[in-house]
Amino acid sequence: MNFKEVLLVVNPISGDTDKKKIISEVQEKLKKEEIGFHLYTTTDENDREKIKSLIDEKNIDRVIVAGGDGTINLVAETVKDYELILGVIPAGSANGLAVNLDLPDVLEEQIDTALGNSHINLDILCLNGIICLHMSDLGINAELIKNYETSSFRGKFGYLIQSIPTLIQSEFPFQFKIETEKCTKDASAVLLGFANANKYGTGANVNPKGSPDDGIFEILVFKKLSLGDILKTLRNETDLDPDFVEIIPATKARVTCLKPVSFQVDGEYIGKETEIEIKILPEKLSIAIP
Ligand SMILES: Nc1ncnc2c1ncn2[C@@H]1O[C@H](COP(=O)(O)OP(=O)(O)OP(=O)(O)O)[C@@H](O)[C@H]1O
Repeated sequence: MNFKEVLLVVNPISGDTDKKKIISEVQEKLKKEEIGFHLYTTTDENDREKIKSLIDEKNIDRVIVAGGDGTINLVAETVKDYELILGVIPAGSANGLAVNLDLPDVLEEQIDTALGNSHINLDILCLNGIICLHMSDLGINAELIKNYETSSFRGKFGYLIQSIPTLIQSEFPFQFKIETEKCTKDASAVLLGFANANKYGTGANVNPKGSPDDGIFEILVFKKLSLGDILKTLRNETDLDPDFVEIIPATKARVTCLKPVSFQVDGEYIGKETEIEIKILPEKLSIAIP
């Protein structure tokens, strides 16, 4: 292993995974290799600043994050400014980034991958100054995430419980104006996605031709809720009906909404927005992959 000091960042509340097991297995592995081990447990208060201080003070040269997409995003925001590889141990409810990077399911293999040298230089999306590693959107999915975050049920079951009230309360379709470097258009959509990757954490392949390291992102205009088409995305079908989803590639864009619309980034609810400025930071983050 070509690093000396490892920082493991753990979110104690994400998903329903046993974090003690993750911590002890990483620690044991590093002890055998005589590599320094440092642990940071997120508190939801100034985590970003505390992680940065630890990286500087302890000369950290590999960071591993065990948490869901929100925690990975938080750590990535700091790590992107350093020349180091970020290892990911998926420990959230949906694990969208891990699904897109094909990270292993078994903890031992996840740890080996996180400590390995094989990596991808991931593009980062920047939306109103907030970074996004895989998926962000305006509309009904962000409303679902908002309802999930305020409920007491965690994990996939928590999302399932919130899906019916979200559908009933939502005022879709929403009206958007989309401006990219190549086109300007008005759109009516249930969901307007900004994709740096192919899939949502559910495995739904909504952006089959996208790639996380090609310097381009895709705007996904979901025009209707169609069970048949949603099933196609879950079956990984690559030809999606343009009447279901229109895909617009871009390197920068501005989206304006007629009324404030719920907005989420990497599974974290941000708030209601009327304007989103999007740009891509090409190959900005090194993430360990199998
Ligand atoms: N110690 C803590 N106590 C309470 N909340 C915390 C703590 N540490 C982090 N958080 C919160 O955890 C959330 C991030 O959770 P994360 O996205 O990693 O997991 P998840 O929601 O279970 O998974 P996923 O995003 O994959 O569905 C953030 O909203 C953050 O504020």
